Amino acid sequence: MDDKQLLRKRIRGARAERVATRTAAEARAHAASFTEQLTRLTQGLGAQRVACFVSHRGEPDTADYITWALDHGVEIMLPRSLADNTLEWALHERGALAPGPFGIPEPTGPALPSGATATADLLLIPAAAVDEGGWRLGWGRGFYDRELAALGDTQAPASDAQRGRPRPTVFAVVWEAEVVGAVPREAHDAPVDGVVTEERVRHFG
Ligand SMILES: Nc1nc2c(c(=O)[nH]1)N(C=O)[C@@H](CNc1ccc(C(=O)N[C@@H](CCC(=O)O)C(=O)O)cc1)CN2
Ligand SMILES: Nc1ncnc2c1ncn2[C@@H]1O[C@H](COP(=O)(O)OP(=O)(O)OP(=O)(O)O)[C@@H](O)[C@H]1O
Repeated sequence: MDDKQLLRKRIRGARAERVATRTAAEARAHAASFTEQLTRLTQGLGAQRVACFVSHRGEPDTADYITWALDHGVEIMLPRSLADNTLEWALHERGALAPGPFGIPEPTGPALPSGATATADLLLIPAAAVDEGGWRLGWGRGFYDRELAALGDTQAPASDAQRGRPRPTVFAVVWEAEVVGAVPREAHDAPVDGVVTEERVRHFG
């Protein structure tokens, strides 16, 4: 196993342990903490359109945040995993979710045109770990590294959809224990602008 696989394994184990040992009240408190931090970030940025994810298996719980967003007129885009390890996106409508290829709930609505995340104000993305420099370790298929590479940078719009818009702000959502000193890094890894945990929102320089 390489360094990335070892760190993923450790984090997968810690998440499973948390799910197995916490009480229902603790799970509700964890969910409420993530909702509070995610809501604070969204309001702070004034984000009107957010690309998010539907949590599964020990991930930070985004369900109440997604409900809050719809209740407050914030559009939510959700991903569907494609066989070539890229994501397509659909606007979320309340209740319109069905399990995808990995058992993760996915939106059932029509796919948005490619490059859709460039039209979001904020991307909230899953991760296994994030380090103090903003480098992110994902779950090993490169879905989000490809997504962030397609977003490009502020200098050159990566797509027609992005032209004339600022690059969306990108935050990873992880447990506080998953913010580490340094994650193993490769050339294709894309950094994030910040990280949201159950305790706080950090913006990286
Ligand atoms: N809630 C949620 N939705 C998400 C993601 C996520 O991390 N969380 N994704 C984030 O990418 C995408 C799905 N990505 C996945 C990435 C890896 C594996 C997986 O089975 N990984 C293996 C190890 C790697 C491999 O098999 O090549 C494993 O964990 O055992 C599954 C889904 C899109 N939607
Ligand atoms: N921009 C990219 N274009 C093409 N292939 C890529 C790109 N980014 C990553 N990959 C490939 O995806 C695979 C997984 O990469 P890596 O282990 O860094 O994923 P990860 O960061 O854990 O996952 P994710 O990006 O989904 O969070 C590798 O084979 C890598 O070469």
